[in-house]
Amino acid sequence: MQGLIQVAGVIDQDEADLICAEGADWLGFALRLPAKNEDLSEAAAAAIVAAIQPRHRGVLITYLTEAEEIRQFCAELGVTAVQLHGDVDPAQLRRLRQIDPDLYVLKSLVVKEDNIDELTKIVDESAEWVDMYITDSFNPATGAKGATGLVHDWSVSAELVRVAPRPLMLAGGLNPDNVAAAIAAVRPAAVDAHTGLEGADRRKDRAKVRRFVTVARQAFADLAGQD
Ligand SMILES: O=C(O)c1ccccc1NCC(=O)[C@H](O)[C@H](O)COP(=O)(O)O
Repeated sequence: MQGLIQVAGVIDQDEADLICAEGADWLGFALRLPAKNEDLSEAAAAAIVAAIQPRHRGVLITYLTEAEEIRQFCAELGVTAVQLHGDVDPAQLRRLRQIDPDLYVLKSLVVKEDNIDELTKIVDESAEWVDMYITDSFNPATGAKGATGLVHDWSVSAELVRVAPRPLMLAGGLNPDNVAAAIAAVRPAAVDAHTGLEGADRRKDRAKVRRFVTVARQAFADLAGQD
């Protein structure tokens, strides 16, 4: 899992093809969000997931919190990984592992001002049923917890990398210009980007995705060379 690159917010087949062709590993599909502002239909997402080659993986990004509903929706979409962005009770994570042991579970840790203790507690209470954490940014102006385009205090993510018994994906405002510094500062297992890879038309920009993947791969290789 070390050195994994996810690109989130896939909106159609062309974008999925672009992301795979430019060498990212995982593709994130944001569905069943609180604001119901999905970029694509569930049927369209399922069709794209079905066409993803095994070297890549489709990941459901969602605010669902109930284990049965999460399992059911993952099955409908055909995904083998889910990124849970809502406030999921640890009991639901345990239940999800029981009913779908092969589902790869990422749990978000949303970094706010001074909430490292709260995030550490979430890790302590959930790690048994989580495969990877994803730190992401909070936008206090809108209340958004994802796709904010904002970076957070990377020292918080770096501390979570040190204390969490699971690998960590870093997200929040990453782009081709800052991803190398982010990887060096945080030493995550994985990185994720969404809005920082879009052009003015709010679609993924091929040159940005290419440079993000190239720069991130080099930064991960530099990290490995230090160990
Ligand atoms: O991708 C979304 O639309 C989304 C919506 C609501 C919550 C989370 C969401 N995505 C989670 C991600 O993995 C994003 O890529 C992550 O928040 C980073 O986004 P950005 O800061 O725009 O790079």
